[in-house]
Amino acid sequence: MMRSPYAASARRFFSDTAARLSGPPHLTRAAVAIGFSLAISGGVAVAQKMDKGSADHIKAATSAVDANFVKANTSTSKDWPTIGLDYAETRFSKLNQINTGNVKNLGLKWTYNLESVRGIEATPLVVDGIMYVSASWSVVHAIDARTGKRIWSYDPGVNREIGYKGCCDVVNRGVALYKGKIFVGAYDGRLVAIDAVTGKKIWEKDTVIDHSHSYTITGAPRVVKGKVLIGNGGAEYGARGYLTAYDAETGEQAWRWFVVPGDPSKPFEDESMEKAAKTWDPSGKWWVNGGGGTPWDTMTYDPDLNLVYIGTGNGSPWNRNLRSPAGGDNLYLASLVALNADTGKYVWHYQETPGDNWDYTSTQPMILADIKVDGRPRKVILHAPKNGFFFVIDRTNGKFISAKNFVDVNWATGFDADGRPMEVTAARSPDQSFDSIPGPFGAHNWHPMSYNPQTGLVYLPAHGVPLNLTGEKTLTQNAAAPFKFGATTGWNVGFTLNAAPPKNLPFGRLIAWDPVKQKEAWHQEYVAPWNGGTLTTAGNLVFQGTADARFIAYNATTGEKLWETPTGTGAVAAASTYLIDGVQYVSIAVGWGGVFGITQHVADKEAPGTVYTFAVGAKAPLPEFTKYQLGNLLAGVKYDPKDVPEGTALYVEACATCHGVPGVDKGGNVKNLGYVSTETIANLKDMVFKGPFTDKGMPDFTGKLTEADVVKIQAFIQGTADAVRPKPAEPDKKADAAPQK
Ligand SMILES: O=C(O)c1cc(C(=O)O)c2c(n1)C(=O)C(=O)c1cc(C(=O)O)[nH]c1-2
Ligand SMILES: [Ca+2]
Repeated sequence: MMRSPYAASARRFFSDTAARLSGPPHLTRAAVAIGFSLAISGGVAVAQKMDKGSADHIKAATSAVDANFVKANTSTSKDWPTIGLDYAETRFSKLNQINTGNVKNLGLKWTYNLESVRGIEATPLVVDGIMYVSASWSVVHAIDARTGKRIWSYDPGVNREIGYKGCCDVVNRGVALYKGKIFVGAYDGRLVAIDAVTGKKIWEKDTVIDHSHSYTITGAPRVVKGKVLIGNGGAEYGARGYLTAYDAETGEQAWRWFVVPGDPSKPFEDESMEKAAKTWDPSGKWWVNGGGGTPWDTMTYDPDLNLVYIGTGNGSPWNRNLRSPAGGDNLYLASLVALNADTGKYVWHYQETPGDNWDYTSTQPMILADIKVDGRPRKVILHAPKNGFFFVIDRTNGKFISAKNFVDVNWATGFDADGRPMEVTAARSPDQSFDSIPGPFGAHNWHPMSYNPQTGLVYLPAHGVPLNLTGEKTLTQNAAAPFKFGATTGWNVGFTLNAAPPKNLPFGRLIAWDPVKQKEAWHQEYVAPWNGGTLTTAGNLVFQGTADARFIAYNATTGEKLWETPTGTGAVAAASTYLIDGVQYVSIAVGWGGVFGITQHVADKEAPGTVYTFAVGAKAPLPEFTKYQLGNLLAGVKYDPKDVPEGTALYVEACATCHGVPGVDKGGNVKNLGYVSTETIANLKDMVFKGPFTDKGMPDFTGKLTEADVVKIQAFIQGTADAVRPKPAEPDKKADAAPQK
């Protein structure tokens, strides 16, 4: 069975009441993405009327964007032409008009409604006052950054019923701009080239090699030497990771590099696969599940070394013993890999988590920097993957320089001089459960960090979301169970959720990290995990959005908070900054979501995904926000308690990933079914079979569930709500009762 543990691990954040439930004995795949994002017409561009003058302006501005443009912009930071600002993805802007002295006067210039209620993860690109940003369901918006008015929007028309194919919300981390074209990876695996002026599709390519596996795209493409690079996601559901380069002009495939070896009965694609295969089980067991390694986010490029660097994903399934019982490092999972930018040929790798066992992806955004290590200038990669260690790696040859944990970790005590982790035995116990720290949400996820060469600090959005993993004996039994909704390969992530809540606590923290000293300089603590990516500037500032719906500026040296504004919905993406007519602006696209945000709510407000743009002295009023209303705990749905156990298994498999645990989770950007109306649950089949929300992310379960199944699911939902309902207090006894333990 497939199991996505994310929903249930997230729920540990607010409550450990789950422990009181007889609830899910294990977590199953249930990535059915119900959603309420506004219906935007499929596959079409919606453009405002444009006069010839502005069309000519957009054409001139966007067709100028090529490698020379990006390099020239790196010395001025006038525009924000690529997702991480420059090829090195520093997210350090040289602009200093907005600085520690005047940031307190920052005010709202305009807002733009992204018409989305799912996660917004993209950093806005801006060139000469024209902004491009993507929203949920891979919808792209072109905005006039002078006014905040729409130029066009383009919806690639992803079938809203396939939300379940990804683990972690129907998000998109941004677009690439190159020579007049905008490139977006659609959630269903297509790479689409769009005319930057008109918003019309120019070409599209299906990047998916095998639709029987659960491939998705959530990451931003990068353009390197006229080629558009894109990877994929899916390692929670059985996928083989790879990265493909397409000609930006024609869409023709230029090269492809696989992350892990494929079908052992077929020849290796290249020497790197032959080398990698020696680190996997000789029986070829991994192949059934794809092996994983999906490079679903980070890519950088060093033009001087002609290398493209990618971060690779976790093993599929998670537990190494299920994919490679003989052990082994399982290359190139959880690694930084350097590829030749022209050919895509493997050059070197450094594996941050050998034999990954915990969903410790290395896909977290990396930064290329030139720093002095032991007094010697070094060209390095700065990287903080999920596994909780901050790595400094020589990017000329992949040699390990240092690694230091930036949060508490318990899977390894450190890294030795050769760059191997010193693992804790319990972390791979076959029969004991393990509170893995970090948990599968990582100590750092996709939220981009930034590096300020003036302070020498990296601004790193760190967090902890506890999850208890059971031993694999239970797991092996579960793995043999039939998979009911086998849209894909029917394989699990390889762990089960233990009924015992983890003992460690959740947190969210902005860490200013000194990569030379491998030491924290300062930190800010937040109320919850899952805060935004960061931007840092020559104005000695750090900007970050938060899970509780604020956008904050800090002094980059000291961490002192200098300014903040409410944003209406939790901010997970990173901001960008740029000049228009010589004036500095800061923009951030907010919209609560991503894997933690599907089932968890932190802010007390609610608002659609929105781009906010700020400038010193601007005075536009903030939009109105809705108070987040949870609704009453579900009551009154008739059910037979005998149906609860079977209903539990069905619910966990079909509903839990998006809807969380009824009455325990409080609902994120998808509704929690413990807080909807009695009628909704009493008439659940009307939602489940050809329901009204299929165009918003709710799959049609016709043929997958029966009406009898739905009755059992109703029993689980109402039964769980009843189980968590506070018992009425007994006022008489309470006053002098002995303290409860
Ligand atoms: O293994 C994968 O293929 C894969 C893909 C993705 C994705 O594409 O969003 C995420 C993850 N894993 C993952 O482990 C994870 O924590 C995660 C968080 C998010 C998000 O957008 O919030 N995506 C993903
Ligand atoms: Ca993953």
